[in-house]
Amino acid sequence: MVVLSAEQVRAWDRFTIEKQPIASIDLMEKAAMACVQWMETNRIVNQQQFYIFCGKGNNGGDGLAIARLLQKFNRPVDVFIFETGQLGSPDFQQNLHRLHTLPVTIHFIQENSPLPDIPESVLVIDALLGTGLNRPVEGRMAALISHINQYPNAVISIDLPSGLFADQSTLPHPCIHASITLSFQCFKPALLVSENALFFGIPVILDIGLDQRFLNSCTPLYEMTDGPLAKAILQPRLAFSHKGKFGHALLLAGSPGKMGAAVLAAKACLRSGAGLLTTLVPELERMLFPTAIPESMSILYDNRKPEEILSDTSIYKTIGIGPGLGQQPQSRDWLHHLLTHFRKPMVLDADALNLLASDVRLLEGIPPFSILTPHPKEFDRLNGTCSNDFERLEAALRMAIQHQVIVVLKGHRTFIAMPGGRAWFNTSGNASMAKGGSGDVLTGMLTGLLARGYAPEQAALLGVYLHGLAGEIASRKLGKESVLASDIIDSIGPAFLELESSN
Ligand SMILES: NC(=O)C1=CN([C@@H]2O[C@H](COP(=O)(O)OP(=O)(O)OC[C@H]3O[C@@H](n4cnc5c(N)ncnc54)[C@H](O)[C@@H]3O)[C@@H](O)[C@H]2O)[C@@H](O)CC1
Ligand SMILES: [K+]
Repeated sequence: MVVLSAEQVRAWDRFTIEKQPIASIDLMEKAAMACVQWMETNRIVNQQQFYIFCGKGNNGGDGLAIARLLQKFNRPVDVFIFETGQLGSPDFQQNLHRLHTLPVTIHFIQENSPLPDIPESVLVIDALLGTGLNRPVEGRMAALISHINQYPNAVISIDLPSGLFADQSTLPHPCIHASITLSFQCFKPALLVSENALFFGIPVILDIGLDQRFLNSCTPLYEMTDGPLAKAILQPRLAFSHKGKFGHALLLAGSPGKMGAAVLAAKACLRSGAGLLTTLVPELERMLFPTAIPESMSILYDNRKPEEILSDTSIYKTIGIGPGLGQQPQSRDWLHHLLTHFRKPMVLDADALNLLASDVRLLEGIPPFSILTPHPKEFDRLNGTCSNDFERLEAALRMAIQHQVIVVLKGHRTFIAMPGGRAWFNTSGNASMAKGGSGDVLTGMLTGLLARGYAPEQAALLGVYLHGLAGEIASRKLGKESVLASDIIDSIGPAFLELESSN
């Protein structure tokens, strides 16, 4: 699925109107019908009384058409039109005209009229502003939005919560707090970033039949991963293969007191298909590590220089570096050693990124097509502080292009920025994964997929998707509160199976 800017969505509307062709009022009708159908399917239409707040643009036009369709369910519908003193858009006017003969109460919110009380039984539909927002909300409109927000009533926003910029930061300006946002045809970036979570609530994308041919000539702002994309990347594990065929991974992770991170990453690496794994283990931990994961070989390291311990890295297909590593000088020496001797794509996470942040010249030395997996704070340390989520997405993409690396910016919708300038939001996963250790699992999985022979961009897309799917599978069994990182690892196999057998 594509993620488009407000401008691109408007162009898609125009393309559909011209090329299908369809009258714009009929397209509005389709949009309104899609909303009401969704409300019917989700049993919202039968239970409520409706207050529909409308602006005078086409978003308000949608609201008026929805009012007309909802009154057929014999529920009280009140429409509140935010009066600007200007004529509404032509489709707004036509829908207002269509509404006049029907049993819908129409109120006009004038400059000085009091704002309406919202009784408990009311479901609010917000059709004040959509993709036509061209400046931050202020004045009377801001007062109305704050007024609606102060009530506990459920709010369904049409297309976008009013006040939300589709493709730039809205903070600190006012915006409706929707419970559900019914948005048309595709995601807009604003519905994917965590700083807006309070505004959009649960986002639902409704197909309103915009003409698919538009996408042949449009370069989407971003894209979204999904099952079919991940499945298309999957490679069968061929019969007559042996362990050497699936790549030997090296892992530099863990430090005294933090060996759990190394164990999680190592297990996830092997569960993701690597043929062999060697882990660099601090001498002090020589007893614990092999017991925790006998499938991994170990190289013990002490205070000697890294080159005295591991001079030849050529047998390894890839290296995963960072989880639980710590930032002591010894870790820095190892990171430096591996970055200067190993030139194939590797995976860098956690303390590897923190060490890079303290010496950004090291960034230049990262092998092309390596995968960096920062969470937002790690990213900001590396890049410089970003003041909002949109700035961070753009900075991640710039970093990917400038350093020819893949940046996996972790979050509820993990963002995967590619060296060629394309970027994806991931769709799998849930809140059960917001726990210590799940990042270590991701590092292990990506390392495993690289070792297994996946090209780096494919490893990133597949790995991030599978990691989320494994979290979903674990939470189906255990509930979102109780999933541990080890449960995600146990679900990597089932995630592969679920993906293989999906349509
Ligand atoms: N034919 C089409 O183009 C379709 C449009 N659709 C709907 O139309 C919407 C876009 O409609 P419009 O382009 O008319 O735009 P909107 O209805 O989102 O808003 C337009 C009006 O709001 C004003 N405005 C902008 N920022 C403001 C602010 N901060 N405070 C107060 N007023 C502000 C503008 O000056 C303009 O008059 C979509 O979000 C969607 O809901 C759907 O009906 C699908 C089809
Ligand atoms: K809206």
